[in-house]
Amino acid sequence: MFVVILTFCCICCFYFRRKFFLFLNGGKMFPYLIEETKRSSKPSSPTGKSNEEHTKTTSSYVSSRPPNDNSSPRLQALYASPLSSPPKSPTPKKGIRSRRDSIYDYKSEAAKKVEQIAKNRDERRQRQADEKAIKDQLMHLEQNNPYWEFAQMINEFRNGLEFKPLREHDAVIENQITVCVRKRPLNEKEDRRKEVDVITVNTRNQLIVHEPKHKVDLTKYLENQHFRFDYVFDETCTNDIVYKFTARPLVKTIFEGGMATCFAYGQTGSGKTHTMGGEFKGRQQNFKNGIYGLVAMDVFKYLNCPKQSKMNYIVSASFFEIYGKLVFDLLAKKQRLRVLEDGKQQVQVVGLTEKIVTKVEDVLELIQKGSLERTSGQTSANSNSSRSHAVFQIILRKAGSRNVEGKFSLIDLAGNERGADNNKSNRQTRIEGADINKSLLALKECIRALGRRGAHLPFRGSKLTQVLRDSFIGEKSRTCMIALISPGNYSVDHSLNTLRYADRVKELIATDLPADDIVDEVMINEEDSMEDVIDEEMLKDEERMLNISSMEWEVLESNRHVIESCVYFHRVACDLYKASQKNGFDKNSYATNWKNLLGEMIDIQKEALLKANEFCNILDGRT
Ligand SMILES: Nc1ncnc2c1ncn2[C@@H]1O[C@H](COP(=O)(O)OP(=O)(O)OP(=O)(O)O)[C@@H](O)[C@H]1O
Repeated sequence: MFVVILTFCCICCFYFRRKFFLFLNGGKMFPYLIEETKRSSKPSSPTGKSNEEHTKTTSSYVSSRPPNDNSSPRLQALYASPLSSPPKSPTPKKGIRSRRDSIYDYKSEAAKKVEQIAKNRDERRQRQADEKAIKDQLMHLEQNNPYWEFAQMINEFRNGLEFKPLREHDAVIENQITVCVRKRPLNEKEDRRKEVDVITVNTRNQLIVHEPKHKVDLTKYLENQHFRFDYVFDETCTNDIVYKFTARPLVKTIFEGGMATCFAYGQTGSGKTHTMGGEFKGRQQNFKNGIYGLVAMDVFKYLNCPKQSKMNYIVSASFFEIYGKLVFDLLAKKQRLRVLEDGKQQVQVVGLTEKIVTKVEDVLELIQKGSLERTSGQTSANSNSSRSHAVFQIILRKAGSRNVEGKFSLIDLAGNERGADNNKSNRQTRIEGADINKSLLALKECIRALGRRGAHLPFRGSKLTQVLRDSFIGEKSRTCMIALISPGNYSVDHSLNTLRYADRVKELIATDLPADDIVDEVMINEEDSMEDVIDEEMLKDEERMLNISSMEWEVLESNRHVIESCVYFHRVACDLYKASQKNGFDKNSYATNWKNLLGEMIDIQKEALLKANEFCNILDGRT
C-alpha cells in the first residue's frame, strides 16, 4: 500500500513540477524545460505540424485556461500578454510596424531620388538632342552660308546673358544731349542672303556687336564689342517708343525759348527715314508715326494747353535739303536757296518757304510734299539711297513778331557709309560721300561744343552745321542723336563706324576738362575720326571734286533755266508778233516790250554763258 501511495506521489510530483515551472515564468527562467517540453512533444505531435506551429498550439493551449480571480497579478499579466491572445490576425506589433514603415519610407525616398536622377538625365539628353538637331538643321540649312558657325556662337553667347531691354514704361532721363541707338530687324533681303544678326541688345542702354573674325589658322571666333549709350532700342521697339525717349522730351524746350534738334544718323538702309518720316507700307509711308509727325502732334497739344494758349504763338514749318554745298527748298519744287551769314554770324537761308500751320494735318501734308521731293542717288547698299540731309523745322513765333521763340529741327542725315562705296562706286557717288563725311564730322564737333558750353563752335565746317548754327548755342538748346544700325553681318563694319561716331559725340560731354585740354582733345579726336577715311592728299582731291560737283549743279540749273525761259520767250514773242499784225497796234508798247524781252533773254543767257565758262575752266584745272 505504502509503495502504491509513494509511486502515485512520485508521478504527481513529476507531473505538477513541469506544470508549475511552466506556470511560473512561461519558460523564461527555465528555458531548458520548455525546450525539453518541445523536444518531448515533437514526436507526439498529432497533427504533424511544424515545431513553431506546435509551440503556438501549445501556447494557445496554455492560454486557453483562464486564470481565476485569485490568481497572482503576475499570472494575470501573463494571461493578458499578447502571447496569450490567440493569433487571430497577422497584425504586427506597433514597434515592428513603424520600423517596417520607415523602411518602406526610406525605400520610397531613395526610389524618388533615383527617379529624379533618371528624369534629369532624360531631360539633359533631350536638351542635348534638341541642340544637336538645331545645329544639324542649321548646318543643313546654312550649307552655303559660311556664317552658320558664327550664328551658333552668337546663340551660345546670348544663352549666357541676362536680358533686360528697354520697355515703354521705363524712366525718361532729361539730358541736354542724348545719344541713343536703334537696331532694326533683319529685312527680307538680309534674310534671303542668310545674314546673321550680329547685334545683341541686352539692357536698356547697352549693346554688344559680335564681329565675326578668323584666326591665322582660319579658326572662327567672335570679337564681342560692348557699347553703352543713353538708350538702346532693340528690333521690337516701335517708332512711338523711340519717340518717347528721344524727341518728345525736347518738345517743351521750344516753348521755353530754346532750340531743339533731333538727328537720325546711320548707314543707308539702317532706318533713318523709317524713324524720322514714318513706317513704310510698301511704297506708302505713314507720316503720322514718324518723329516729324509725332513732334507736330505734341507741339499742337502743348499749344492748346491753357498755359500756352495765352501766349498767342504762331507755328510755321519749313522743309529743305542740303546736298553737298547746295540747299534746296523741298516746299518750293526744290528751288535753289542761298545761305548767307551777316556780320553778327546770323545765318539766313534766303527765300526759304515757311508755311504757317494751324493743325497737325497741315504739317503732315507738308511732310508728305517735301518727302516726295527729296534727292536720291544710287549706291551699292540701297537703290533708293538718300545722299542728302533733309531738315524739317517747326518754328514758333509770337503773333505779330518776326523773332523766333523756339525752333525744333529734325534732321534725316545722309547715309554715312562712304568708305566702302568709295572704292567701287562712280565719281558722283564718291563726291557725294566725301561731302557727307565732312559734314558729319563738323556736326559731331558742333554737338560736342554744345556739350562743353562756351567752347568754340566750328559751324562753318559744312552747310549743314552752318544752317543749324543757332541750334548749337544757348543754354536752353537741347539735342538728341539717334544712331541707326542694321543688324546683319554684312553691315558689321558700318554698324561699328556708326556706333563709334555716336560714342564720340557723347564721349566728352560728361567730362570737366580744363579749356586748354578741350582744344587739344577736339583736335585729337578730329584727327582720330578722320584717320581711317581721309588723308591730306585725298582731302584736296575731294575738295576739288566737290567744287566740280557744285559747279556742275549750278551749270545744270542754269541750263534748265534757259530751257524754261526759252519756252516763255517763245510764247511772249509769238504774242507780241501776233499783236503787231493787227490793225492799229500800239507801236510804243510793242517796242518797249520787245526790247525788255530781248534784254531779259540776253541776261539769262549771259549768266548761263558765264557759268559754262567757269565750269570749263574748273574741268580743265585752270581754277
Ligand atoms: N525699325 C524698323 N522696323 C522695320 N523695318 C524697318 C525699320 N527700320 C527700317 N526698316 C525698313 O528698312 C528699309 C530701309 O529703311 P530706311 O529707308 O528708313 O533707311 P534709311 O536709313 O533712311 O536709308 P537711306 O539713307 O537710304 O535713306 C525700309 O524698307 C524700312 O521699312
